[in-house]
Amino acid sequence: MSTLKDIENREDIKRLIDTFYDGVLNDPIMRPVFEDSLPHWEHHKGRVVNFWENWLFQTGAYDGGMMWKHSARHQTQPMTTERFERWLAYWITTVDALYSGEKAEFVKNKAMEIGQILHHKLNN
Ligand code: HEM
Repeated sequence: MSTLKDIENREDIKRLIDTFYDGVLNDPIMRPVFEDSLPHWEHHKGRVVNFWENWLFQTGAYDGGMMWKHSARHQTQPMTTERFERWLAYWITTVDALYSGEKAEFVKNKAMEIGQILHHKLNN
């Protein structure tokens, strides 16, 4: 049986996002996409935490605009199928390394769902 706990609060989401980006930013295929975000990195991470906090706990913390942000960056750093696959692989691996339970399953499934929509909008 798993000894990992589930995602319970904002602190847990922060730990998930930090660990996820440790992997992503060390990946030479992924890092260039985030290069222009590094000057406002803490701000970016805060928005991503808000996004997931809103999905998990309905806090109303996220004010939207994610489709637009991705399509803007896609103009200079194409979000290819390969990048989507890697993004999702880091996400699932990180969630599974840290958490287990209903919320952990939810964030994996939701990322796959949104990832498919984003990929379709950007690459079709
Ligand atoms: C190839 C896959 C992906 C790449 C390379 C990518 C990259 C990025 C980049 C460059 C930004 C903008 C950062 C900034 O504001 O400076 C961003 C924002 C964001 N991404 Fe992604 N992303 C990917 C997939 C996803 C997926 C599947 C989700 C959600 C399930 C997601 C959630 C977000 C959120 C919530 C933001 C913040 C948007 C805002 O500020 O309102 N991303 N992403």
